[in-house]
Amino acid sequence: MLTVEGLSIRFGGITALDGVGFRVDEGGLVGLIGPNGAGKTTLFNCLTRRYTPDAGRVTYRGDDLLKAPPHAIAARGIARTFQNLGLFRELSVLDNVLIGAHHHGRAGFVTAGLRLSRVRREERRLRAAAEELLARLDLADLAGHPAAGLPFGTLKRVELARALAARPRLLLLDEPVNGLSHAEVEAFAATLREVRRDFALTMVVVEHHMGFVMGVCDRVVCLNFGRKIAEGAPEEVQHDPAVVEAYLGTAA
Ligand SMILES: Nc1ncnc2c1ncn2[C@@H]1O[C@H](COP(=O)(O)OP(=O)(O)OP(=O)(O)O)[C@@H](O)[C@H]1O
Repeated sequence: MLTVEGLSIRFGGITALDGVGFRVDEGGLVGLIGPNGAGKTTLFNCLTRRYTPDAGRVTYRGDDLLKAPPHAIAARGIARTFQNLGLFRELSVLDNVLIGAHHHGRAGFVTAGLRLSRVRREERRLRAAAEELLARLDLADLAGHPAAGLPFGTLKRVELARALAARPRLLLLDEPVNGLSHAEVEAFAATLREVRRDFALTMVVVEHHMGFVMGVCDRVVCLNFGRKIAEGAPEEVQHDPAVVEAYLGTAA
């Protein structure tokens, strides 16, 4: 279970998060919604230790995450995707996915430097796992293609594959369907349901696309100006007057 309690962070005069708390049960899928600037990405950045909050507590499976150094987050079974894609454009699709898997490599620098047979075996194991993941996400034909030049919808799937290569238990997705066509959103939702089931994932998904949020999430948390303004079942939150007002206020 992921538990977030009283999370607060300020940047100069801006309060990006103000006492935010919620829980994600093991195997649960929580949608994090809210207008632009509500604090959603900042929350992810606190969970993955990119930012250190001014106050609050984050525990995952009983572990105090705020005490973990940023580089130890992946080893705790947590992976994320990025709104603007965390891919290396010049590298192939397969190499991007292998980078996502690298923390699983057990060989240290010295043995890696000596190219011992164990290292080569491990490389083969990681490569086979990455290729299997690409096949699952319909990306096998593109394994050798550089990320640069691929359509945006495909890159979003590569980004998902890169995060899954770390074999996370907790997956944080930042706007995974932003910029996708209607058909691509449907396909991504179907893929996400499958990988959620097959990899027994717990997930938090930041997304503005309401149809997607309603279709894949069990629960929804809505932030506005760094505060939690609603939490509950998707339809409940969608029709919550405070949520409607927060979104209308943005559109006006
Ligand atoms: N490193 C930073 N330095 C200064 N201000 C920041 C920093 N990171 C976030 N902020 C501010 O914190 C607030 C919350 O931003 P955040 O990106 O978390 O919102 P968001 O809900 O993810 O928005 P969007 O939907 O547009 O991605 C914004 O006012 C933003 O400008």
